[in-house]
Amino acid sequence: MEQTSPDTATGNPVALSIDGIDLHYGAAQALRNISLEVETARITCVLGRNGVGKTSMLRAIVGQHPVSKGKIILGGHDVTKAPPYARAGRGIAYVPQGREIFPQLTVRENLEVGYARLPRKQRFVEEEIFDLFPILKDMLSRRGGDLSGGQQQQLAIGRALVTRPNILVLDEPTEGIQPSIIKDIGRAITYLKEEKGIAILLVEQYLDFCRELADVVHIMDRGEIVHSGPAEDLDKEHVRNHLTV
Ligand SMILES: Nc1ncnc2c1ncn2[C@@H]1O[C@H](COP(=O)(O)OP(=O)(O)OP(=O)(O)O)[C@@H](O)[C@H]1O
Repeated sequence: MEQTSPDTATGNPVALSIDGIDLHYGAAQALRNISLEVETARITCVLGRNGVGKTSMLRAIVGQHPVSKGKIILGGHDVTKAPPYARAGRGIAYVPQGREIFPQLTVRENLEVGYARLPRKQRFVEEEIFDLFPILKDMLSRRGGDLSGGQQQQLAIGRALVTRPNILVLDEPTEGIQPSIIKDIGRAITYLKEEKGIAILLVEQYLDFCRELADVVHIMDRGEIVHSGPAEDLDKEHVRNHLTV
């Protein structure tokens, strides 16, 4: 069903909105009435401790787990019941936690996995991806499993970008990664927002990374959003208290 995507206070169109979603694993409820909007050319960050439901929310957004209530709207289309490939077809790309690189495939082959939904003419890796992550070009013939964690993270982001997304969803891209590569990833995310106008949804536990990059932050606790506001809110003690155990 076609829906209008209202412009927001910033004037940027809404690329993705989730409205009142619940998600269950059997009888256990993992998400409770989650609503948020992700705008074009903005970075929206969801922060929260281990196990509060961040990955479950992303799995609901990309179609890997059904919701029990609420709506998911992508680019004005209701995709709540659509399968993952149909959502990818509407321009969403997912960089999962743990990266999910194919260890036996080469870097080139891992990137080519992103070709699946592209028309034949677009089946090439844009040079811009190698400009963002030059290491990928140097290692094209190496096996994915031989890369370091940080290199694999760059490969996972590169593979998502091969699909030419307009919404990029990243699940804890800094997890277990050395500081110099975290900086490269932060620069790449900012470039994608500023130069490509991509809507970014970033899930993190790493507060400083989020504060540096985000325009908007949401904090999750026990399956619910307990705070939403501008990134500057993270300087306020009562907001940060949501993140301490
Ligand atoms: N496949 C599953 N089956 C049953 N329960 C699950 C499943 N996946 C997650 N859960 C539970 O749902 C809750 C939310 O987990 P989720 O992975 O979404 O949290 P998270 O905030 O992403 O945590 P982390 O930072 O550790 O990835 C947790 O209590 C978790 O144990």
